[in-house]
Amino acid sequence: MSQDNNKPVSGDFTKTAGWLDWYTGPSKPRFQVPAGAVDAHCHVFGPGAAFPYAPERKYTPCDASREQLFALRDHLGFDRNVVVQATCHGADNRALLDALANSNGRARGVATVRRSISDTELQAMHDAGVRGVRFNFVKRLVDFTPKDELLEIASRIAKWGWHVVIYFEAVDLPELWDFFTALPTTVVVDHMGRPDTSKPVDGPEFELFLKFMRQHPNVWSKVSCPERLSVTGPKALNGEQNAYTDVSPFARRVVEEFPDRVLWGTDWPHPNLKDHMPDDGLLVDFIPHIATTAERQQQLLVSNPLRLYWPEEQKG
Ligand SMILES: O=C(O)c1cc(C(=O)O)oc(=O)c1
Repeated sequence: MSQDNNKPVSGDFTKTAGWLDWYTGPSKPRFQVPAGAVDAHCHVFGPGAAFPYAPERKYTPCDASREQLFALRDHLGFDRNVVVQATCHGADNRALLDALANSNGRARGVATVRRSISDTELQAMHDAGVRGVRFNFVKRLVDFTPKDELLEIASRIAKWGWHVVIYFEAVDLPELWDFFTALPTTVVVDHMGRPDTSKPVDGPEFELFLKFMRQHPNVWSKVSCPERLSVTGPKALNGEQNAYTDVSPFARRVVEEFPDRVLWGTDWPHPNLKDHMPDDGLLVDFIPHIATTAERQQQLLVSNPLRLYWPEEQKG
């Protein structure tokens, strides 16, 4: 990747104090992803000068443009992206839609919408490549949205065949269970529902998450974000090939039990990390530790995301 057009800048905005910029010059992964692999969780931020950050945002990032995202895609060997609306853009999906429009069909999206959105706008988003909406329950990221509003949105988007992406912390799953299980669409959980990886993988908290997936065949999970969930490290930095070993058992467990309902994404540009910024090349080297056979890797990186985001390409 060229370092020149790859420098994080902050545009017209002042970044949140202590903000860590994404890593320039990521290494080439040793793990070669299969042909047609999809990075199924990544974001674009602005650029703020073209696509201003939302007034209601809880953080102000450095810019992370679509060009920079697509350069990373190519560098890591991925074929496509699923761009997920970041909370710093609220329900203003312009940066996301701009990325989809300029991806040559190689990106699809997950948007954030409010109940006031019209069917015409939803149709336009569908035509642009949006295939889901994101509901966020992480309190440091968003203000509360009433559940009846979210349910109304979920039932409206179902007719386009879209799904709902949910982001929550493991401790909040019991309270959110009834709402999640009432959703009428496919439901995709971000980052395995953020398990506390200092707790045992076979303990009650993660068992509840597995039960959620086991009892509800419409629930999928992204086995992403080891850099967020790791307590012990080591970190994906300085050539480390065995990063985030404490997270691997959690992710591997989900991949092994639900191989046809898992997705993987870089989470680039890694908003709100406080401790370190991973080398995305080394993050890709995490994949064979959690999807341990070629068949599992093919499902995780190719066939599952295609089924959800490019279903028209599925044969038969
Ligand atoms: O944990 C986070 O801070 C985080 C934030 C966002 C977002 O702001 O959209 O997205 C993510 O996937 C993760």
